[in-house]
Amino acid sequence: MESTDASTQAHTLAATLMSQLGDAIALHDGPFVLGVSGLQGSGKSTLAAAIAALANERDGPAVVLSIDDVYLTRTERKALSRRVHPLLKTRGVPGTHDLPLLIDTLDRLPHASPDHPVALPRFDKGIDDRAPRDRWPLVTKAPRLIVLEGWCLGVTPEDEVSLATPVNDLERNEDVDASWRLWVNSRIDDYLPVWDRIDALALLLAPSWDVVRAWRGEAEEALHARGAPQAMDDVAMERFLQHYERVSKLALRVLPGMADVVVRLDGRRRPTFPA
Ligand SMILES: Nc1ncnc2c1ncn2[C@@H]1O[C@H](COP(=O)(O)OP(=O)(O)OP(=O)(O)O)[C@@H](O)[C@H]1O
Repeated sequence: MESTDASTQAHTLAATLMSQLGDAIALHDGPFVLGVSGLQGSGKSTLAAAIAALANERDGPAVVLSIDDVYLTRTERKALSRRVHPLLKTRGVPGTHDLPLLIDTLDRLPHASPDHPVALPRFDKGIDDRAPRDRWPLVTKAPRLIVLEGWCLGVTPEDEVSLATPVNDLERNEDVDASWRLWVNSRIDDYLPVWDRIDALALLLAPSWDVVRAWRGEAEEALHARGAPQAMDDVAMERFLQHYERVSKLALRVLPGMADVVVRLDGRRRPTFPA
């Protein structure tokens, strides 16, 4: 899909969401935190930008934060991979985010001012590391709306019994004793205080994990086409995705019953909501 179509589509969806949530945002004491959850490539950042643009026009300042922006640094993940499990070198799964940094940012945003600007953390996927601090944008005015987006936003731990059966070759061959998935699953508890900060959760619900894999393949082709340093070949991409598969499938199962607004997407990311 052309990006203009994507942004038009996202704008329509943003307008629908904002008309549903406008009163709650206006009446809320302090910044309203709108969570946008959706698996890889489901359109979270496009939607978050459209919501923020609309809110900026109508309701006052809005900022977008992504859980992708608070991944642990490469050095921290390397240390974690030595201490806990080699698979933790790869960013993404619960346990590989700097949650204190995210919480501290959320705590400080309501007090942002020209004298006390708040820097929004940024991660650079090109170097697979946190961007240098001088590239973090500064917020100088307390926002009315914080859009927090992320691929696993709202997810809760799964029953440990189901961890025994591997979901893919990565788990079968590189997590033979299930210790990586047990650790990741138990780390989800650390995210619950962040989920508690979300005032309303909108879910971009992908039709299936297979469709998410296909979306990721399209994204990779686009990265190759523009010569991006992080572009992966098919084998590397498949392996990368297998790190996320279990928690992604968990999200597909549990989040529709938990989100305040569920936007069901078809394979071309067209919302079947609104009708
Ligand atoms: N509503 C939409 N309709 C059609 N295409 C869309 C829509 N929203 C986004 N897209 C397209 O889908 C692709 C992924 O969008 P986006 O980067 O917003 O997803 P994401 O969930 O933030 O991805 P990631 O998890 O990789 O950060 C982009 O090519 C974008 O142009």
